[in-house]
Order: sequence, then structure tokens, then C-alpha cells
Amino acid sequence: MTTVYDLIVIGSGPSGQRAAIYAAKLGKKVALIEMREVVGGACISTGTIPSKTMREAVLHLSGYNYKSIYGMNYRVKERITMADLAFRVQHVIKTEIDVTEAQLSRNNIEMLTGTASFVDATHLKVTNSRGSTIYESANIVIATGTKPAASVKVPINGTSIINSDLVLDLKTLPKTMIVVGGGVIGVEFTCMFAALGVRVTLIERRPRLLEFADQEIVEALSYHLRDARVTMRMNEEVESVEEMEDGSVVANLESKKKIQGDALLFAVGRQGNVDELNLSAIGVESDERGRIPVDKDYRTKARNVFAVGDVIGFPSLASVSMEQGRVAAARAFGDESILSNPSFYPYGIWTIPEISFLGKTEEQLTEEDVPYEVGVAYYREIARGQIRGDTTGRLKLIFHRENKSILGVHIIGEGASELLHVGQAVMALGGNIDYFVDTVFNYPTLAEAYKVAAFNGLNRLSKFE
Ligand SMILES: Cc1cc2nc3c(=O)[nH]c(=O)nc-3n(C[C@H](O)[C@H](O)[C@H](O)COP(=O)(O)OP(=O)(O)OC[C@H]3O[C@@H](n4cnc5c(N)ncnc54)[C@H](O)[C@@H]3O)c2cc1C
Ligand SMILES: NC(=O)c1ccc[n+]([C@@H]2O[C@H](COP(=O)([O-])OP(=O)(O)OC[C@H]3O[C@@H](n4cnc5c(N)ncnc54)[C@H](O)[C@@H]3O)[C@@H](O)[C@H]2O)c1
Repeated sequence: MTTVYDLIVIGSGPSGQRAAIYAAKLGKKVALIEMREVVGGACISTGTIPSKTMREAVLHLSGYNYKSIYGMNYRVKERITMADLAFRVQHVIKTEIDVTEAQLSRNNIEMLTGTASFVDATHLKVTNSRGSTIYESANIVIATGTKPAASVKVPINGTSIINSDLVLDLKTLPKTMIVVGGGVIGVEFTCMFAALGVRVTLIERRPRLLEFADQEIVEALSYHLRDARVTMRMNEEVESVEEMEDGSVVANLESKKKIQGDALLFAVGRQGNVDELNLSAIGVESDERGRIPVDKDYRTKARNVFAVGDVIGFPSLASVSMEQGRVAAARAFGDESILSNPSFYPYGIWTIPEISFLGKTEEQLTEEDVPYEVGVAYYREIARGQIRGDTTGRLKLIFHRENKSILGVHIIGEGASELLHVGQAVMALGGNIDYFVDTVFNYPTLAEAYKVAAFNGLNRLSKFE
């Protein structure tokens, strides 16, 4: 007898978990298929959680946040090892897995272990070491995520040539490191290794890093990278990578340059996990990056099959993936109550210093001929900035010149990702820049930067009145 469910979700990362839990809350019979031994997806095992925990350990042990107060030689631990970083990461991974398992279990979600593939649009085959079983469901959510993109010309060996899944497998901290790819992953790890004193060369084929972020903020980040002795090679493409006899690594660039380092991190994007799914059985095709096309409700061409999270492409964030999972599960059962607006989705980039933003960039607004003005607050003018020792951060508000509605919030500096949510709430609730002027903020806090930036912007406007 085939077991029948109301919803089957493939993949237990953030998007799959939220889809499964939302459907369970609607009283549906739900199963979650996961091919790994543990739940949580790339988010908990190899992506968000390990990298953000590693960053926290780097900041703490290197004393990074206090160097401007106690001097450049201040550090909590003299010789930081990869084992120091891995120790903290393993602890957080374990607790996150426990929390996730408990959530799934108390919502009565049935866990099926194995690799899922489509038989047709309502039947899935799940294969594990004990064999294959067929399950049936009227609705299916694909939440299979991504893996690091690979190249035959880059021999990943797990010791000196690695991808982001393998960073914590490095036995020792290299003295010099090559990072290929100036996207979020490449830049975040560049910052962490540079803060540990590693001399990093970052190679990016485009003219600038983090293309989707506001240019002024990226320029500020580039200043910090150079200050941390990072060499940036923009407009350069890595063609192949070689292991040398002495154990070092050489990146061969298309421009015929050769860059040598003790280790190389290959971070040139991600590839959707679609190979095992047998998508042709349901008439769905993925693109060359393994991304599955969907409509605004996350339905694929097979109308009862949804796809959410990284496997559908940009922005590929854990935060957004969770929301996509929730929306897809709701739509599968005709629930239109979730009114999620992608224009208010935030971006948090955990560089050092961190960057966070939402809404439009100055470049986008210029392109769209929107009349805007900008208000900026520098952390060095904010008492909390001085107290925390971050005097280089800044918060930029972009607002409409005529109705003063907020069009974008862009922050670089300590606490940026948390601080952004103040601007997000005001934007989402339809407030304008006057809100910040008329509101009393706790003092001394970084949130005060909103008020300073609003005054700065309004002062610029008043020059035209
Ligand atoms: C290094 C790194 C750092 C990141 N940092 C951040 C961050 O700071 N903030 C942020 O918001 N996002 C961050 N992200 C992105 C975030 O991790 C992803 O957006 C998120 O994990 C996507 O969730 P998902 O549910 O789509 O897929 P995943 O988390 O990838 O989970 C997919 C699951 O599906 C399973 N699966 C795949 N195929 C099958 C199959 N056929 N059968 C059964 N199971 C299958 C996989 O085993 C996996 O467990 C980071 C990513 C990386 C790589
Ligand atoms: N803080 C966060 O939210 C966070 C953190 C990490 C990852 N992520 C997600 O993970 C996803 C993947 O990140 P990513 O950085 O791997 O991918 P990406 O696609 O964002 O960046 C890859 C970069 O590598 C460059 N590149 C490609 N081939 C190259 C070559 N041969 N030589 C030199 N440069 C080359 C590309 O031009 C691009 O800028 C992102 O979409 C991101 O949303 C999010």
C-alpha cells in the first residue's frame, strides 16, 4: 500500500522546514524527505550557521572590535588555530539541529530519509540503503537547495584547494590565501581570513564586488579590505588552478598572470540540486545553473509541484527561503492570507564590517529617473559609535524628494544587520523620513543614526526651498 500525504516536501533546509510546518499548522498530513543523515540543509551543515559562527569566533578571538580602543596588538588568543574556530562551530551546528528536529517532530511531520525522485507529478520514489519506496501526495514542494559550483579545471582536494563546504576542514591556518569569486561567499571569507592575519588575494572577473549592493557602500568595504592587506584583482578571470610540488597552489588567470598562495577558496556561485530529481517525469526543466523556473506563487510548470529556496535562484538567502516555503505551502491549500512583499526583503552581508540594506540603490534610482535625496549619518558622530569603537560605519537613507517616502536603507558597520530592521519597519508600514525626525530614540544607541541621517537629508532638501 502506498502511503498518501497532503504535502510532501523534498529537502529539510530553511525553505523545506517552513513549507512543512506551515502545512502541518493547517492540519495537513505532511512528510519531509531528506537525503542527509541530519536535518537543516546547507544552512545548518555547511552554509549560514557554520560561516556566521566562524565569523563570531574570529571577531572574538582576534579582538577585532576592540583594536581601535586597546591598540592593534590587542587579541583574546595569541595563536588562533582552525581547531579553535571549528570547536565553536560544531557546538552551534549541534544545537541548531536539535532545535530543528524538535520543531519538526512536535508538528507531527513525518521524516523520510533518502533521495527523492519523481515518478510522476503526484508520486515520489525515495531511495536509501534499504531500497526504494513510493509515496503519493497531491502537492509536492521541491526545496533541494544548492551545492558549490565546480570546474574540471579546479581540482578541489579538501586540503589546499577548497570550496565553502570545506573551509573548516583546513588543518592549519594558511599564511597566504587566494579567494576566487567576489560574490557574498568569497567576500565574507576574505574578511574572516584577513581578520586572522592571512594575506588574501581576491580575484573577481567583474569590475566590482557585490554587484547588487549600493556602490558607495561597496567602496567603503573595499577601503576596509585594503586596510586589512587584501589584494583585490578585479576584471580578472581564473582559468585554471594547479597544485604545486611544494604544496602551494597557483591560480592561472586568463590575462596570463599567475597568483600563488598556500590555499585557494573557490567561490564562483552555486548549482541547484536537481540531478537526482528526475524532473523530466513532470515536464519541468532547470537552467544551466540547476535553477527551477516558478511563478509568483512558486508553482512550477507542473501546477501541483512548487519549488522554493536556493533551487529557484536569487536572492538565495536563508531568510527569504523560509518565506518562500511558507507562501508555497499556503498557496498549495488555497490559503491567500500571507501578504509577503519581496520589495521589503532585507539583505545582510556578514563582511567585516557588516553590510545590510533593503530597497533601491542609488544606481537603480538614477537608472529609473526617480528624484531622490540622500541623508547620511557617520558612526563617528554617534555616541554609541565612539563607545563601541566603530568610527568608520555609516547609515544612508535614500528618500523621494517630493513625498519623502523611504526608497532605500544602506548600512555598513557594527550591528548593520540588526539596525536595518528599524528602517524596514518604517518602510513597510508606509512611513516617511519625518518619522525619524519626530521619534525619540534611546541614547546612546546606534539607532540614533536614523535620526541624524534624516536631519542630514532634510537639510540637503531645504537648500532648494
Ligand atoms: C557559506 C554560505 C553562507 C551563507 N550565509 C548566509 C547568511 O548569512 N544569511 C542568509 O540568509 N543566507 C546565507 N546563505 C544562504 C543559505 O544558506 C541558503 O539560502 C539556504 O540554506 C537555502 O535553503 P534551502 O532550504 O533552499 O536549501 P538547503 O539549505 O540547501 O537545503 C536543501 C536540502 O535538500 C536536501 N536534498 C537535496 N536534494 C535532495 C533529494 N533529491 N532528496 C532528498 N533531499 C534532498 C539536501 O540534502 C539539503 O539538506 C549562505 C550560504 C552559504 C553557502
Ligand atoms: N550573507 C548572506 O546572506 C550570504 C552569505 C553567503 C552566501 N549567500 C548566498 O549564496 C549564494 C552564492 O554565493 P557566491 O558568492 O558563491 O556566488 P555569487 O554568484 O554571488 O558570486 C560569484 C562571483 O564569482 C565571480 N566569478 C565567477 N567565475 C569566476 C572566475 N573564473 N574567476 C573570477 N571570478 C569569477 C562572479 O563574477 C561572481 O561575482 C549567493 O547568491 C548568496 O545569496 C548569502
